Amino acid sequence: MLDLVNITKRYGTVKVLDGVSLSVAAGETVALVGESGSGKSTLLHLIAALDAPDAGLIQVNHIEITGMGERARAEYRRQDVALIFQQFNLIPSLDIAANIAFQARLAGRYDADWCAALAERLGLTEMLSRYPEQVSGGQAQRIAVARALAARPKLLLADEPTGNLDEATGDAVLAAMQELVEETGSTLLMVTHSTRLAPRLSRIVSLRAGRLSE
Ligand SMILES: Nc1ncnc2c1ncn2[C@@H]1O[C@H](COP(=O)(O)OP(=O)(O)OP(=O)(O)O)[C@@H](O)[C@H]1O
Repeated sequence: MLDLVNITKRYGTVKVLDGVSLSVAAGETVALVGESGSGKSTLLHLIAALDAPDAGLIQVNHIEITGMGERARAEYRRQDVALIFQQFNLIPSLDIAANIAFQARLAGRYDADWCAALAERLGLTEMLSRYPEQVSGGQAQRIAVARALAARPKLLLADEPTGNLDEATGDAVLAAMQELVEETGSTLLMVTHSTRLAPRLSRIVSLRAGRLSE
């Protein structure tokens, strides 16, 4: 469902990605590991079409996103892909319920029952009428997970989604996320530094010196 072919990306003179290829089947859950600065976030941004590679192809469900115009890219970002960022990017002026519903509404797939179920499973029910400034970092992270899953994305890209959580909470959030990803039939690509969490996914790929290995 996701195919990367020979992706190259440089920032100035630094080649961050140097011929990265990867094929991920629908429903797989993949851990993306690698040292700090190895290009993991860069790779997620390229797959989310937030940035473009210098060379190479990215296909999602056999549709090439690298050659798309701006409108098609925006439609792809709205409909097919969801990103959980390291900094959550919650919308300060919206309450938690509206934050969770946000991407699903944009995609035209808002489902109140599913949003309520996500809030319940991620332990957010008590805080739906609060605002982002009134929740903790760990809660904000769980809200970002709920928001990403609310739209039932085909492809879920997560940048260290449990990085701010203590071990027990991180484990619980990952377990809930995996169950929900399976229920929605999404494909998950998750950056993690955790050698404890990575093996829980179906596959681990490692980025090093611009190259990817299994
Ligand atoms: N917009 C940019 N302009 C210039 N250099 C950049 C830019 N974005 C990233 N880089 C550089 O590219 C390299 C890869 O960064 P990236 O954030 O993808 O790494 P990462 O593996 O996600 O790191 P971390 O685990 O620390 O989050 C780093 O050396 C970074 O400084």
